[in-house]
Amino acid sequence: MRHRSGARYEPLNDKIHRYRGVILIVSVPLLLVSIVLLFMPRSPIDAVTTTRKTVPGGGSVDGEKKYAVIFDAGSSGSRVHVYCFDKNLELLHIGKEIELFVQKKPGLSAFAKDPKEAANSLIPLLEKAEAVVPQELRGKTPVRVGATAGLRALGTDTSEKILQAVRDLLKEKSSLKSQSDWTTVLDGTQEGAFQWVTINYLIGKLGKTYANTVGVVDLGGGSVQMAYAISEEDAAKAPKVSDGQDSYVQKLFLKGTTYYLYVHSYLHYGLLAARAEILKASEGGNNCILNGYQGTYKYGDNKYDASAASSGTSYTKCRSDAVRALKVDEPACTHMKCTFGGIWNGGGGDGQKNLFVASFFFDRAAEAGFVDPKAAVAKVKASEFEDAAKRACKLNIKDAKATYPSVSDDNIPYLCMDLVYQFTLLVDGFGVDPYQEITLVKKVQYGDAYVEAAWPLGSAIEVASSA
Ligand SMILES: O=c1[nH]cnc2c1ncn2[C@@H]1O[C@H](COP(=O)(O)OP(=O)(O)O)[C@@H](O)[C@H]1O
Ligand SMILES: [Ca+2]
Repeated sequence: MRHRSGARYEPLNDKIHRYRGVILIVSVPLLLVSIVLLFMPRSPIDAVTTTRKTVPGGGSVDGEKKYAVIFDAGSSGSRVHVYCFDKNLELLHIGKEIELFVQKKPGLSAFAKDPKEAANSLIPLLEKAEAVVPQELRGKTPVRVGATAGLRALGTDTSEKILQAVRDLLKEKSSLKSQSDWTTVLDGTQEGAFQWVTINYLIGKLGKTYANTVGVVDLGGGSVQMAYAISEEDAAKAPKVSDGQDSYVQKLFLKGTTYYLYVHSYLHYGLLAARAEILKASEGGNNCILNGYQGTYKYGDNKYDASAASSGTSYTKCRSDAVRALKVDEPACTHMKCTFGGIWNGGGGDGQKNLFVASFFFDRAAEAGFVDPKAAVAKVKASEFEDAAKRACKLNIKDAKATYPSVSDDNIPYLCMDLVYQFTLLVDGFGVDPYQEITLVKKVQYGDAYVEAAWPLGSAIEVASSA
């Protein structure tokens, strides 16, 4: 009894002292659990890009994995991207890489006369994509095909036949989950918006205010897109577009934040399409083609004389042809600020202060030698395109080949033209200050790996977050 009552009335500090071992064993894990709970993301959507839960070798700590297979049927080539997301929409490793990326040339539009052959050109990409998706997940893994400027320029009848052949191929030959409305021609605004999502997701800007996001320019072969977030007030002031045209502003809801995204895609102003526009705009021989070259430029179904003018290559004359091709002074722009061709410029603002410029801008800068071809990103000024153009425009075709060994024979006659166009597009077209720093981007570092800076990731994020 005494013993019991003694035990009952034992002072608290004595009890603590006697059970200190047990208390320590119980409280340490409790403390650790509370710390983990405190720092856990509150909702899946808030967690996008804020936590990294990948483990070496690609496993997900919390199990749930979603794959997405996205084909980019570009005008100059077809590419496949495979991504794997965890339940917070974080990218996970696929083997050593964080993305499977395979490309091949030419693009679907090169097979305009044979839709089946066009579709079959995707088989090697499809096989590689399927191989990295675990067998048990293939039936649940969506495959989307987005065609861009090449099919847009072919017109509805021809492009629809090619798309149908691709849909049939996916249904018959693939174990991935396909749906007919997942194989489409993307409209330019979707393409631009996806590119904006890709870049801002990878650099961790989604969920921040619009003023903290970055603007994107994507210079493809057939079209060029500009996209950046604007304020709600500016969005309300967007000019109305005529019937059948894409509206200037899209409302997006990403990671708990509403964005008003200004997007415009300029068909025929991708780098390869613009060559045709410049050749058409030049009168009496072309001053952009390098001296010593006589040839024909083929784009789509058309051919253009592409011989150096007898007056010779000239940076100054080439530039005025490029300005003319861009239709910078379109008369329709008295009531609003325009880029070129009568298109509203979106009003500028903080969402455009930082520009991430992709695709051919990076490639030509690397070939012209002012950007490291192995780098993922490079900070440059538009004026560097002008300086590089001035150097290239002075060379004849033979000297240019020796000076720029990484430029292919097909592209060398157009090196002066391409660089002049890129400078003109940025400065006269988009109104970029020649001395403002811009970021040329090929890939973006994400954790310990690199991801292609291309629109398919934006499409994958959409499909993975809705499925
Ligand atoms: O995923 C990508 N990774 C790297 N470069 C790409 C990717 N997608 C497009 N590009 C670049 O864009 C250029 C041409 O664009 P594309 O063929 O997509 O034309 P389009 O966008 O006008 O249809 C390619 O030469 C390549 O440099
Ligand atoms: Ca493209």
